[in-house]
Amino acid sequence: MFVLNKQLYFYKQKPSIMLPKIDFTATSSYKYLTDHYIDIVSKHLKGFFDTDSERFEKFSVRFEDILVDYSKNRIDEQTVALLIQLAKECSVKDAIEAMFNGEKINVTEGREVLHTALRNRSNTPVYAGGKDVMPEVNAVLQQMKTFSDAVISGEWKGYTGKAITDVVNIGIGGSDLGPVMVTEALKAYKTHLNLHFVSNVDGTHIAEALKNIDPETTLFLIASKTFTTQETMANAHSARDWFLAGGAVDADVAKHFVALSTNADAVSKFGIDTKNMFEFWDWVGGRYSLCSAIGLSIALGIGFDKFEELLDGAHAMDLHFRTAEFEENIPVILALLGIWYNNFFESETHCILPYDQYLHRFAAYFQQGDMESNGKHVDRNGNIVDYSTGPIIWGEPGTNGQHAFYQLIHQGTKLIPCDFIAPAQSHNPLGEHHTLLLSNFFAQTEALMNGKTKEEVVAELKAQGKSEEEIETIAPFKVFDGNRPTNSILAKKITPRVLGSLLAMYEHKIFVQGIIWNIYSFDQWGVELGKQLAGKILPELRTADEVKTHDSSTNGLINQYKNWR
Ligand SMILES: O=P(O)(O)OC[C@H]1O[C@@](O)(CO)[C@@H](O)[C@@H]1O
Repeated sequence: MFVLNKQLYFYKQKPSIMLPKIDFTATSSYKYLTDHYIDIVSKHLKGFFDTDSERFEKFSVRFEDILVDYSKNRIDEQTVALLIQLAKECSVKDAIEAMFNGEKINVTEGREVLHTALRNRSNTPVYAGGKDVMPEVNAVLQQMKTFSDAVISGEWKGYTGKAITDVVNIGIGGSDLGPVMVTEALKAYKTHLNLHFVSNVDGTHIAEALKNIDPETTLFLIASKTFTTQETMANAHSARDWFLAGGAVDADVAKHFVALSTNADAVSKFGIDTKNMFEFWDWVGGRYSLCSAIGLSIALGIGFDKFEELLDGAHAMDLHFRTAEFEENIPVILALLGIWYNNFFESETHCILPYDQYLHRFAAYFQQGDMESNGKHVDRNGNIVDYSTGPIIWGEPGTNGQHAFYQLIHQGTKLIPCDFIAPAQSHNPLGEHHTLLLSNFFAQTEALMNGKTKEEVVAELKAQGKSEEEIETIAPFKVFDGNRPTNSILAKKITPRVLGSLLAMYEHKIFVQGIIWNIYSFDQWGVELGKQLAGKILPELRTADEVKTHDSSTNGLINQYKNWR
């Protein structure tokens, strides 16, 4: 270890063949950060600003039409330097290259992780298994363009010769959340097509979707990477039954059902002609798949040109992530700040608060993206970790959250790092609504930082004419300790390009955190047990017999259900 220009430097550790397997808690940086935390935790955010008029400039980064202000974090320049050294000691740079270069870093599934290839607008070769994947990526994009153009223009006809008016995407998890989030976020760019999304196996979901649409003018997208997911297959069969019950015959299915999947055999077995299949590949994780064929509903919903702008924005962020020095690297900085709170301040959650009603599904999307990636407790050596990993992701649009849970964020006992996101320009510049919205956006992070001292509270109450006794009684409840960290992400406008960059920004933040936590971020074994047990219980529910095969609770619940149904 040596110091150069006040920067701590470490000799680069040789990475493993695929990914470094470094225990970040054993690094020098971690030890320095542990000591540094003692210093920082006793300081108030207000003090950082009072003593440094350049703080905003020092701790903000601009990327195209996006400004990321991370100055309202409980950090100083040494914090950032040590966090960046931590990233370097954990060979984050090697890990980034391993991902972009198609190494099989999804080790437990033996797969590459190449969602970046889906939006590789530079079209430079990307190798998976020794083969350049770009030709097939581009072929599917062309197929998506041709098809979406035909459906939007009315050239594609249903079985009675009518143009398509409604599109129903049937999928769940990564085959639903991304398309929903994007088509909602970019509703200002919508085509004439009415989009519907069905995901839950609860019959209500598909029943409600089918209520107001016409089988003659409806197109179903069966979106499933595996094409085996129980919910999606049940909904797909119900959709096909509904379609055929409306007077269509099997031969008409081809005009109204297409598949978005990696599994051609299962698609064919379902009865969809594989020429109506939009392929993607095993090296695309479900929760990272909206830039793949899974994004067909997006292309139909906003037009293929706008879908391409989304890809362009994601690619621009990919290039930034791959090339920017960590000091200026937005995903790396956001990842390191998250680790600072998660592993040193012991925060448990992370809040995403978009001040944009169109982004109302943005937090939900990253609940899967983050929690299914980093909700792991076994490290890449197969050992149970002794430190905290992925945070609980939650959030709702502002200003609604202010009237629901901000009480806890402001005055609760938990430290909740928050990302505030807002566009400078609204797609609906109605009166002064956007000005009102943005006044709240700016005020909330300022309030969370500054709080309100007892002196300020007392002065206010006195000015209201409260008695000494009243002031003594109520003042403690009106004090805000502040010092609650936030990031402010201000975009010029939520365009397809900006949204593409934002989604890639969070994807790469999640990646960096997984590398530092030394976990595998691209498998999801934790979703298997529930599915297995549901598979065992399902046949038990199909009989009237009393069930005795489980614990008393599960038996009791099942038998009461049988009694009541
Ligand atoms: O796209 P598919 O194969 O139907 O999987 C749907 C979702 O199910 C999972 O829970 C995996 O089983 C998510 O990872 C995935 O996005």
